[in-house]
Amino acid sequence: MTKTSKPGRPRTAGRTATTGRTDRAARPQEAGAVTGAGISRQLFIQATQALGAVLAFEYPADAVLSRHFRDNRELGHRDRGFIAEAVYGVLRRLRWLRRLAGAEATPRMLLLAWFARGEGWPMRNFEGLVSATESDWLASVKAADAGEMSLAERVDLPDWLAERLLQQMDEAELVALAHGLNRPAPLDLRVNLLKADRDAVLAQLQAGGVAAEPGRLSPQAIRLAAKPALQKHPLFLDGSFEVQDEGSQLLGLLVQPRRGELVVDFCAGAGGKTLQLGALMRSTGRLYAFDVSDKRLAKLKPRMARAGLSNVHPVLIAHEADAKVKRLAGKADRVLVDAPCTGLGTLRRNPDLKWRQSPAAVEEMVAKQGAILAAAARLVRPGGRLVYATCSLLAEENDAIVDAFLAAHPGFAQLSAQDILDKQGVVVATGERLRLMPHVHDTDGFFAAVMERRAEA
Ligand SMILES: C[S@@+](CC[C@H](N)C(=O)[O-])C[C@H]1O[C@@H](n2cnc3c(N)ncnc32)[C@H](O)[C@@H]1O
Repeated sequence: MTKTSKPGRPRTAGRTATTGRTDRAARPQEAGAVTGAGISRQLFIQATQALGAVLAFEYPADAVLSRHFRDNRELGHRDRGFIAEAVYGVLRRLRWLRRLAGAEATPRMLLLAWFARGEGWPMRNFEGLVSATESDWLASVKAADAGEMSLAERVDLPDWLAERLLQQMDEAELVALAHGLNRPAPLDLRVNLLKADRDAVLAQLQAGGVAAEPGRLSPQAIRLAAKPALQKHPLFLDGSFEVQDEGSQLLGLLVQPRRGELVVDFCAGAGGKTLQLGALMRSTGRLYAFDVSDKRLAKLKPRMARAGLSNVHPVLIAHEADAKVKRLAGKADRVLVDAPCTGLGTLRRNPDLKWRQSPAAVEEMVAKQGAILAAAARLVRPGGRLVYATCSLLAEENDAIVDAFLAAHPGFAQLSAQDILDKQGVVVATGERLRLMPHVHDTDGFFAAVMERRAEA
């Protein structure tokens, strides 16, 4: 089981709006003498240390980086961006880099190999960074052929994961998927329709020099061309937008809550989807945000306030069978189960997950997902809607959970995700169940199934 406790969310180039990408033309000069690449030795050492800590795979990479930045406050915004990008780059291509740099390569060797081959730095960029011996070694890495690689090595996935995905898709699709997963994610915003409309937010962002365009799938989405720091942007502070992957926004549209309804976001976390549901309800009715993590729910509270939502009720539960849950049996118009999962659909943002997850962790997740879905289903009133969603790519966590649920609960029938989205003007070919993939939709990987409790059930 992977550890998920975090020292805090990082502000890394890999994840959030709050770190601007390193601007190559203006590389950091903030930590000592500058070398051929415009990188100081000291900064390179920092990146090596951060990578070494991340490669222990004891905690999520974002949490480790966050801690590293807290412990090294002298690092400027660009330095942090540089370190985060380098670490995420290595994590994405770890198997390939180990092929090139050797199975026993140290974090420093992996970083050097990443810059030489992944980023394509010419040798002059390493001047001042490496010794003469390292320089010879690097020249050999630059010329090296990775040799015969297995499919899993070529797509930079662990063997077990490549094998499972190959049971769901052919080799060509796996290669395309892995390619999509190995690219950094864009930064998407969701406009809070309670406060603003998309065109107005877009115009204001553009006027402020932020390159942005309307999202292609969600009518509430804006996609940014880069990753500017937005934490202090007036439109963020006044709740006009939140950061939310465009694919994730489609899940809220599948729930499709209406004014005045009683809605339950069963696994609300820090409220990414709660905020969207609350706005769709126009801040009316009652929206319960359940979660077992008080830390995550605590993060939801300031976000609710910023978004201007007064209909959200965060509720800490001990587990899915908590008495606080049971009180709502048969009462909810809509229930969303955004289930805890392996998160393998988010490898663009969390590339360490592929190395930290395991078959045993999947098994544990599957048991939890089935139990949560069954418990959440009890809250749905006759005629009400239940949405099961994950950001996993694995059939065990997706179709298998829903198939087993439907088989055991004849009182529920599946609704077509395609029809629900079509009726809201969302143009995406998805089928009965929503399946979003990075290489097809340029979103994180998401799965969702929509079910309705029969009126007589
Ligand atoms: C995928 S995350 C939710 C993300 C969130 N919906 C969002 O959009 O930001 C899954 C959440 O399920 C919570 N969780 C885990 N076990 C749970 C349980 N038994 N009942 C309710 N929530 C649970 C986790 O704490 C985690 O916050």
